[in-house]
Amino acid sequence: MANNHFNYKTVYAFAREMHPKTEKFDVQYGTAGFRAKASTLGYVMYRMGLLAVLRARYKKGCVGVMITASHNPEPDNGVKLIDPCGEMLEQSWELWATKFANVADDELVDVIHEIVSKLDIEMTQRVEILVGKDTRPSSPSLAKALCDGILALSGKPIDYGIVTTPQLHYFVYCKNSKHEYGIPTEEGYYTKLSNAFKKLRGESFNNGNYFNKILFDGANGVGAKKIKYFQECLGDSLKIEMYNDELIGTGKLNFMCGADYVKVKQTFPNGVPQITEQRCCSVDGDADRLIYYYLDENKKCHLLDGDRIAILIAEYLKEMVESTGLEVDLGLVQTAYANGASTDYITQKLKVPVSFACTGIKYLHHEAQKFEIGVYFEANGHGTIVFKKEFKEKLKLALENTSLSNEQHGAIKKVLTIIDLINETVGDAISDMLLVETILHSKGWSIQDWEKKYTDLPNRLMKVSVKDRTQITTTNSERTCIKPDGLQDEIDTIVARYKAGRSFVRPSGTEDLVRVYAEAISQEEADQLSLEVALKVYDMADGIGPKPSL
Ligand SMILES: CC(=O)N[C@H]1[C@@H](OP(=O)(O)O)O[C@H](CO)[C@@H](O)[C@@H]1O
Ligand SMILES: [Mg+2]
Repeated sequence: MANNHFNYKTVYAFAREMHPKTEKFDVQYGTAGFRAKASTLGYVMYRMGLLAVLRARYKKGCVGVMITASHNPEPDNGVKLIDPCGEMLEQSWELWATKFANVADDELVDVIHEIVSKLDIEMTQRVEILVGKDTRPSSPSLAKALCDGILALSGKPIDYGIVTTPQLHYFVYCKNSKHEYGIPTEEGYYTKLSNAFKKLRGESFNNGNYFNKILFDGANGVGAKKIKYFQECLGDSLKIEMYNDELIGTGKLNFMCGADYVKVKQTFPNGVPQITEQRCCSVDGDADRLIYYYLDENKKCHLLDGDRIAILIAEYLKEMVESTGLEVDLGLVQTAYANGASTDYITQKLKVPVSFACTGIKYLHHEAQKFEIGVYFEANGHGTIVFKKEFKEKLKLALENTSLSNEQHGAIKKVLTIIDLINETVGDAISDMLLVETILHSKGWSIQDWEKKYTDLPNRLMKVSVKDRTQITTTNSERTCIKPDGLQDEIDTIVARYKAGRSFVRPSGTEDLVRVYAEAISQEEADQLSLEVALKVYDMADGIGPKPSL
């Protein structure tokens, strides 16, 4: 057994006296870690501090812990662990996280023994745990609980204060890559991204139908704080007009604004001036999601969501790589929530292969890593691009190849700069925005030009409350329901009655409910289809509360 130098007494005493388990119900490490009402999370944070130290020792590197509930309301909070390469916590450890969170206070030490001995964890290393938090008022006290857990096992917490989730992922990877990926400071992050952006933009800031002004909805959260640093670094190359900044406004985090609100309600956010045809974007509460939109002359809000962002990026990268003359295996990853019209466009027009993954960035990320260039986005605007190490090396090697033309060398350098603009560790709203702005600028496109590529199928997302959402199980990247028996047959029968109809159901990983998605040829039909399916779920899966209605 590995040598144990930690002080069991401290672990238990801290648990009992400062962070006792207050909740009787079990919590589960879900799609995005633990999420709940902030007031119930103190002991979970403490235990995640313990687990983070164990994970860091096991991986022999530093790990991150982000305190955030993303797009959820302000009274909520949550926690997720970041692995040494900047990715989400490896799935097999999610089970440990759930176990750690749910055992009784006096069993905590036993569970630590269990994991240490099962995984042969060397307990003498002094590991660093990078801690970040969003702007929620509950975050500082939860961070204190987390740090108590880290200290109880003699880890070293490094508090980055208020940062976006993707910034923390970036810092973790920078540290573990020994700065090869970048400098693990906020300044290092701003400098890397803004230098790449300015290099790509060149001297002329406008081009064709593209104008260098964007309205930015910060969701009254950390994105609003951080975009100000970018604005300073970017100067006049991009004029970001910022709205929904809790410091100057009175708005509440994610309340009637932010990327989730705009996407789910398919509507223009509060707090942003309604200027016809003006390009706007929203980020969510921890700035890892991005949605674009504009208002037409009839005040109708047109959304350009994650599907469109993914397509814009994939098409651009495909063209860029083609001009280098290098062979590349480029693919796109979507979830079942991707609009059917986007999938048709990618596969039929762009001729780029599409893979499907389960909901949750961790699944998309790993699927995307199978390609040399893997573009992945959830329809809600969460995504990034990953490049295989071998591909980056291939690019660098090609720069030394004298048989390639000057144009090809220029294109290779440009692709390398684009890679610098991207936060490959996880979806990053600000980095994604800078990339979208770069592409629109390079093509000379307005947001309307971008939208013209294809027409989305009208769609509708609904929620159904049921007694036990784990009763519903799915397969085929969540597109087919296995349990309860017979539900999928019923859905198929309903869908068959709708032109271009598609619908699926799955239990949410972040909320205690079942989600129903539907799309069809018109909005009325998409609404009707989702309602019919939602009612079926309610009937066949022990619905609770009022029946679903539109
Ligand atoms: C339909 C939808 O938007 N689902 C979201 C939501 O997951 P659910 O498991 O559906 O609750 O939150 C996840 C974490 O932010 C995000 O990855 C995912 O896309
Ligand atoms: Mg988020």
